[in-house]
Amino acid sequence: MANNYLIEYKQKLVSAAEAVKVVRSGDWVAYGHFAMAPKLLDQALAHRKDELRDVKVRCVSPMHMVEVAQIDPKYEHFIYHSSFLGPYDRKLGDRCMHIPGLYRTAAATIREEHAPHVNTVFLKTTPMDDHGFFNFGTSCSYQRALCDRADHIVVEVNNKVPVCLGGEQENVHISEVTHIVESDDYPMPVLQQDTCATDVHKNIARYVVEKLEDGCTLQLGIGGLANYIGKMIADSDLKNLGVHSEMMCDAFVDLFEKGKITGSQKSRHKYKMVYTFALGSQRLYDFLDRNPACAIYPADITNDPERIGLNHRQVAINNALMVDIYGQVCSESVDFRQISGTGGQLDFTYGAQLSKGGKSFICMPSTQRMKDGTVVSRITPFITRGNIVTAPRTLPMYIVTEYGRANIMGKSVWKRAEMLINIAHPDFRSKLIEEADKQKIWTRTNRIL
Ligand SMILES: CC(=O)SCCNC(=O)CCNC(=O)[C@H](O)C(C)(C)COP(=O)(O)OP(=O)(O)OC[C@H]1O[C@@H](n2cnc3c(N)ncnc32)[C@H](O)[C@@H]1OP(=O)(O)O
Ligand SMILES: CCCC(=O)O
Repeated sequence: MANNYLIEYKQKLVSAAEAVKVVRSGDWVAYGHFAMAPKLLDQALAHRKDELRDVKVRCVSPMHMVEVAQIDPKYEHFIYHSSFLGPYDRKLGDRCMHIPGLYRTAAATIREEHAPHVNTVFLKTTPMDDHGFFNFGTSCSYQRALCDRADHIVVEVNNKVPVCLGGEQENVHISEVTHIVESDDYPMPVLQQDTCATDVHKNIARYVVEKLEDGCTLQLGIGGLANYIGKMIADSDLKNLGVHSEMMCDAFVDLFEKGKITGSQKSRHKYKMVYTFALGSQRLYDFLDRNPACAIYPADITNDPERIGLNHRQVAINNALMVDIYGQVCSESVDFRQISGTGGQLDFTYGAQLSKGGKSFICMPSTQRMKDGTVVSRITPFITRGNIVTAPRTLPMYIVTEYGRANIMGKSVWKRAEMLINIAHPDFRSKLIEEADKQKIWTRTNRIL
């Protein structure tokens, strides 16, 4: 390591308590995303509660409970925001404010300051390399855009963070950093996922896998179901697959280890498994560490529909919470309750539409058991109160439940209603027909179910 970097390192090395002193009342602070949200800096900032007022913090699905969000229920000192809620954000209830947006455009909103100016970035990173770089680890995301605009960059280094080799913008250099904090190398957070081995999930996976072709390029969305479908693809006869995804999940490790991924048929980023963030098990993090088969890119590159569409046979597999009989897809909220965010669902669904031979799949079980035990249909007659449309009806191709697969693209409103009611749970079909009839989209040409 060059001696001058070591000298600079020692000069910038401080305790977490010292580092967070850069934050002033009224500031915006951005935390690293997903598994790269820093713990020590968050705790140290929370300790400054009584000195600070109106500090706004933004993050993306951290994999632990954020301290500043818990410590101040009246939002006098800190207001916490997440632009994609994960399991820990959801537990915060109304202590977590949502910032709606497309993942693809988040970097631009920051660079062009449509989003409020971020004063300080707190990032969890790898330790510094010989050339003075701190790697963003498993979240390239829009960390570089945040670093480019922020007044201060503080890194919390951790030896357990895998070095994720990238195509561009995956590092920050010591010359740009205000402070360095060394952590006690706490482990990478593991995503607890439903293993999804029910008949419902098996049937959904079967309806997807039977439409895939050799040489296709895969995107797998967030959620246990998409990961399970990926594992089913790994057990199939498909070959020569490629990866152009937003999320890198465990299923891709299975696919790679079973020899399914070559990337040789990709038109863009040939031979590389392209992604912008990874979340999963320690096995996934070990797989990614310095792996030249993988390339992490910022989200505005991975999620650009035009770029996605350059790959022939791009396949986008995502999950939904609810789909109405027109094909409007709600994947991020239920009754005014924000569950997650738009993320990349819209852009990958569109990107697959632009791709020659591309296919998109929106997958969900046909019903949901609510916390009070009632069972509701996820195929609904209309978008219910408070729900947010993640993908408009003009974009999806296949909607898949355990009862089948409906290709709604290019179909009329009555044909869509017929196809979607056909894959709803049988217990709800007659009610859906009644509702479709009231909306005048159930015609005498509709098939009797
Ligand atoms: C980060 C990215 O953008 S990756 C690229 C693709 N992006 C997307 O698809 C974004 C939108 N999609 C998503 O967020 C996810 O795929 C989801 C939410 C649709 C499914 O993800 P999963 O992890 O499988 O969701 P899961 O079934 O565990 O449910 C998540 C929560 O929603 C609740 N929920 C799910 N369905 C319903 C429903 N119909 N009614 C009420 N609550 C519901 C669950 O109870 C759970 O809440 P909890 O954490 O408080 O227990
Ligand atoms: C994962 C989505 C994050 C964002 O849009 O900011």
